[in-house]
Amino acid sequence: MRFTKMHGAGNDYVYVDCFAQSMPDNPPELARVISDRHKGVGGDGLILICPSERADARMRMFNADGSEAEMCGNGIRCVAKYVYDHEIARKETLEIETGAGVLSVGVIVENGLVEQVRVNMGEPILESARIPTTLPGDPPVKAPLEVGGRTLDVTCVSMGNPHCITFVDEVNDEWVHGIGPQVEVHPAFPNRVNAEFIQIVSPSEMIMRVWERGSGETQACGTGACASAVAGVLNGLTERKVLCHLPGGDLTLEWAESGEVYMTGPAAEVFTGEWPGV
Ligand SMILES: N[C@@H](CCC[C@H](N)C(=O)O)C(=O)O
Repeated sequence: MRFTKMHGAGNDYVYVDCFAQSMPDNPPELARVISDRHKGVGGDGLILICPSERADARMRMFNADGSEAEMCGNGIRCVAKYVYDHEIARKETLEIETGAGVLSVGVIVENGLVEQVRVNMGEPILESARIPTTLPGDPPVKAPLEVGGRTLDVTCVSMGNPHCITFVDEVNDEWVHGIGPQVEVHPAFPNRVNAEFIQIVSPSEMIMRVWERGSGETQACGTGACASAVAGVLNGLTERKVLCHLPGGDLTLEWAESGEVYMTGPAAEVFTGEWPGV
């Protein structure tokens, strides 16, 4: 099986072109073994680029533990780059089918190759109402979440996949590695959740680290950055357009007055290879 290693702001996946070859038999198992950074190719998971009846391509995304997620923001930018650069569809606005619907993706091309990608991520779904809350508001912006003997004030936003956002004074390992794994499996989230920790720098800038459902800490999470930008606005902390600094790079997010969230960021191809296991 041929594969391509790609990343978006350091969030790295193994991509398989299912236009050129058949689908792997068991994607969850393949995701587990191929993502292993010591015994596999290494990555945050596996992404299949498949034909679609409704769009230019369909993305299927599997975390490093084999679980399938509805959406991947950094992944969809890389899928768009692959589809354009490899001439599956040479269009500057691509339609990509995901578990969160068909999304419209604009590519920014330099010297014939996609460098940056702007994605219409659709409208966020505000989920805090699912957690018992004592705070007023409809829907509630913040909800208390008991984790490891302390109460976090969290804002929950879905971008097709679920995110639980906590604003902190300083983003550090204690939050990401100490609290993140406990938030991921908290009983309030029967399908588990991605846990974002956000430090506000200014109304137009924030720092984010994430503990991802099914993959642990990653260098960036596109859907998480979008959800956090929405949470920043809802909590009166940020403007509708914000620059998000992540360990692997920067993403620009804009929650437009129309209600849709736009994400702009890089996409890069790193190397290609042949996986003998399939
Ligand atoms: N890193 C991704 C999100 C990947 C899926 C996530 N771990 C989940 O299970 O929902 C992104 O860039 O959005």
